[in-house]
Order: sequence, then structure tokens, then C-alpha cells
Amino acid sequence: MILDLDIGNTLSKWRLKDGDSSEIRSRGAVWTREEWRPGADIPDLDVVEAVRISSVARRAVLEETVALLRRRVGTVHVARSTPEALGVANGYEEPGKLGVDRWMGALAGYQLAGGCCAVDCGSAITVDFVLPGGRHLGGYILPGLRLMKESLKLGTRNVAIDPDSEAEELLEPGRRTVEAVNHGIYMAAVSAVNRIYSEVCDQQDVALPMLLTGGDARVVSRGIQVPHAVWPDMVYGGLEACFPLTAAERAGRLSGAPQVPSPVAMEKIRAALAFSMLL
Ligand SMILES: Nc1ncnc2c1ncn2[C@@H]1O[C@H](COP(=O)(O)OP(=O)(O)O)[C@@H](O)[C@H]1O
Ligand SMILES: CC(C)(COP(=O)(O)O)[C@@H](O)C(=O)NCCC(=O)O
Ligand SMILES: [K+]
Repeated sequence: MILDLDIGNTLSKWRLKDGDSSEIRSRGAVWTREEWRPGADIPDLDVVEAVRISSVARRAVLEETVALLRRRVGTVHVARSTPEALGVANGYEEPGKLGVDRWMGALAGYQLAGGCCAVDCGSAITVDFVLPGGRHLGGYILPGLRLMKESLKLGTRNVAIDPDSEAEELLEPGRRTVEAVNHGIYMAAVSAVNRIYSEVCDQQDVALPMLLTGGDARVVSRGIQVPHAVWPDMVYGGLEACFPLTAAERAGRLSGAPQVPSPVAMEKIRAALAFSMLL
């Protein structure tokens, strides 16, 4: 079995993948701040032959995790942000400073779709762009839905946005504090992503397919106007591409990859941008 780990600022996600069939056998998540303890939702290490890790948590968390795993598992791969990988040139002035989850998402997106806009809706919402030739432009970081809500300190943080909510409802004026806050942060997130996408496609003169991942991807997806696909395993896809272990991975097939969305025509993106600025 292969253990894939995606350690974010909020949740440490894991999945067990069968090395022979490439099927995903189980998944789980634990709070990143909490120690792994028996009884928690953690994988059975006895069946694991190799581990692949993407981590943006504090260095100590990664170091402890790697030390624990090295005692139990033969192969441990830790992903790093590099100046170049798999045909993508990292756009950061200091490539190593790009969050490795963003780098994994950008690499997976490029492998699947060629040029793309990769959006990760987690603790932070990140929006990264890779052009069709493989040039990563850099991106945008904004607070995620939960962080925005917590920063308001209005005592509404325990009432999360229902991931099944309809965008039309979330975009209406709220008539209670919880509603006003939820609708406000939702509006902030989806307008930012819509605007960023149109601006960058306009600047670069290319309509890119958009891919969404992260804990809030489903609900954010409902407020995104352009064609896009949700790919919950996008960060894992980067791990598969960087450290291929199964036959399917070596053949370039990424688990759970969605159908690549066809972007709308550039003229439509420009018209939407002009409209949003009332030009
Ligand atoms: N069951 C859940 N438990 C925790 N967070 C959830 C859950 N469902 C959705 N979320 C949202 O997902 C975010 C965490 O998403 P995730 O992509 O795992 O973040 P990170 O990678 O930063 O740890 C939370 O901040 C919250 O807004
Ligand atoms: C921007 C992030 C905090 C997002 O992390 P997440 O929301 O997935 O937990 C992470 O990618 C990170 O720590 N990046 C380093 C800074 C940068 O990418 O510029
Ligand atoms: K994120």
C-alpha cells in the first residue's frame, strides 16, 4: 500500500492507495494541530510500503511525521517546491518559498490540462496560473472561508457554511448575523476568484481551464461563473506525478482526475470583466 499525506494548516489528509491496482482503499483526516494517537482516524502503517508527503504545516510537524514514518516504512518521499518540475517553471522569485501544496496542484493541473488556473480552497484560498508552455506565473493568496469568519470575532464561527448550500441563496443579503457573515465571506471568496481568473486570462490573452480543490471547493464551485472542475485529489495528483510508483502513475494517469473543462472564449471573459467594472 502507498500512503499519501497532504498536511495543510487545518487538516492532515491521508489516503491509502493499492500499489498493484492503483485503487484508493481508504481515506481519512486528522486536525494538523493534534498529535496522532491510537483510536484517531489514522492509517494502519503495517500495510504501508511507501509514503509520499506534501506539507505546509510548521517544520516541526513535518519533521516529527517523517521521523515517525521512517521508523516504520521503507520509502518516504517528501515533496519540495523546486525551480522546475515536469515541464513547469516555478514563477516565484525564490521557488522554494512557494507553498508545496500549491506547487503540487500546479503540477497536477498542468499534467492533466496543460495551462491551467489551479484554485485551492482550504485554510487559505490560493489561485495559481500555469500558461500552456509550462510557465507558472505565481498567484494569489487570500484567507479561506473559515479564517475570514474567525477574523470577524462575531461569535459565528461554529456555524459553518453548509457545503450543499445553493450559491443563489448565499449571494442574498443576510438577515441574521450568521447569515450576513456567511454570505459576506462567500461573496468575498467567489468574487475574488472570478475576478482574478478574468484579469489574468485577459492579461495573458489565454482562456485557461480552471481546477478547484480543498475542503471548501464544492461550495466555492457553485459561485464560480466560468467552466471549471472540482478535483479533490489534486494535491495528491502532484505527488503521483512527482513520485510515480504504480503502473498507472508511470503511464501518467492521475487518480480521480476530472474531465478537463473547456474554457469559454476569450471575448466572453473580456465582456464579463468589462461588465464587472461597468465599462
Ligand atoms: N468536515 C470538515 N472539517 C473541517 N473543515 C472543513 C470540513 N468541511 C469543510 N471544511 C472547510 O475546509 C477547510 C479545510 O480545508 P483543507 O483543504 O483541508 O485545508 P488545509 O489544506 O488548509 O488544511 C476548513 O477551513 C473549512 O472551511
Ligand atoms: C498559502 C498556504 C498557507 C496555503 O495553505 P493551506 O490553506 O492549504 O493550508 C501555503 O501554501 C503556504 O504556506 N505557502 C507558503 C507561502 C507561499 O506560497 O507564498
Ligand atoms: K489552500
